[in-house]
Amino acid sequence: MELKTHISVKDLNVFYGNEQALHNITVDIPDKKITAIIGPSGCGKTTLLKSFNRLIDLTDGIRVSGQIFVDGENIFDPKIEITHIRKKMGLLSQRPYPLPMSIYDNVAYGPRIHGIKNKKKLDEIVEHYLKESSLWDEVKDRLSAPASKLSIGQQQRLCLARGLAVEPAIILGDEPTSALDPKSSQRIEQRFLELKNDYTIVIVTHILRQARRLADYVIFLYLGELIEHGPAAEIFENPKEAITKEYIKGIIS
Ligand SMILES: Nc1ncnc2c1ncn2[C@@H]1O[C@H](COP(=O)(O)OP(=O)(O)OP(=O)(O)O)[C@@H](O)[C@H]1O
Repeated sequence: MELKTHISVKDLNVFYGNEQALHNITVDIPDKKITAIIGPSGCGKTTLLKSFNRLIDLTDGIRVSGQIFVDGENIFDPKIEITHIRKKMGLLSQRPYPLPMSIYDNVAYGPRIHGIKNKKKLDEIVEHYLKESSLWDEVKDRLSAPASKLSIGQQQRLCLARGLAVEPAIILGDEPTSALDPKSSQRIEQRFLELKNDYTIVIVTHILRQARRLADYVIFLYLGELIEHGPAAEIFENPKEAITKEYIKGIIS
């Protein structure tokens, strides 16, 4: 598989106080593919994901060394503005967090911040991204209703629409289907498979079947170390390391 790199991680170490959560991680994340970060609970998956948009900066006592290049720019370079990095990435959390406003305003929020005020233009944007997130048909007749009235699965698709409306190049998903029922999970997975033509997608998942269904590329972490990474078929069908084999067979979890 010919892969172009979008995010390049070099010698990344992350400490929470005296505890080291990530040890010397070096890995390239391919452009316009789905990469799944897998591994047992507490192995550092979320820490790695939240390093990409520097969301880990918000944690007290955090210490980071190493480099992460996004589009060739080191995101830890003090000259780089954090908003410049975050604008490139939409984040879907485990639970959807719609803003306490209408369905319409949730999607229009980002574009308005970026200066779009024209009502017709905003209407088009809202419709476009609600369609992109497979939510339009369910909400088109109640766009002014509060987002909190939607089901959890619909709220997660609304959060996807809100994230896409600021036109990121990268979608980060931290176990994005873990709070959803099977049908809603399937819808999000289906959208990811369609969106990967236009976006680089990185998801953290502890569901191996989900990683098998979605991932083109897999990163396997264990106790904060990068054990193995590569095309999904190689990692799942022919892992090199014994510990990867055991994890994939479900011997360790
Ligand atoms: N805010 C924090 N303060 C202190 N330690 C933390 C913090 N967040 C995570 N850790 C620790 O860092 C390590 C990695 O945590 P992380 O959440 O990245 O793992 P994970 O693989 O995503 O886990 P899970 O699958 O359970 O969500 C764990 O030992 C965890 O206890």
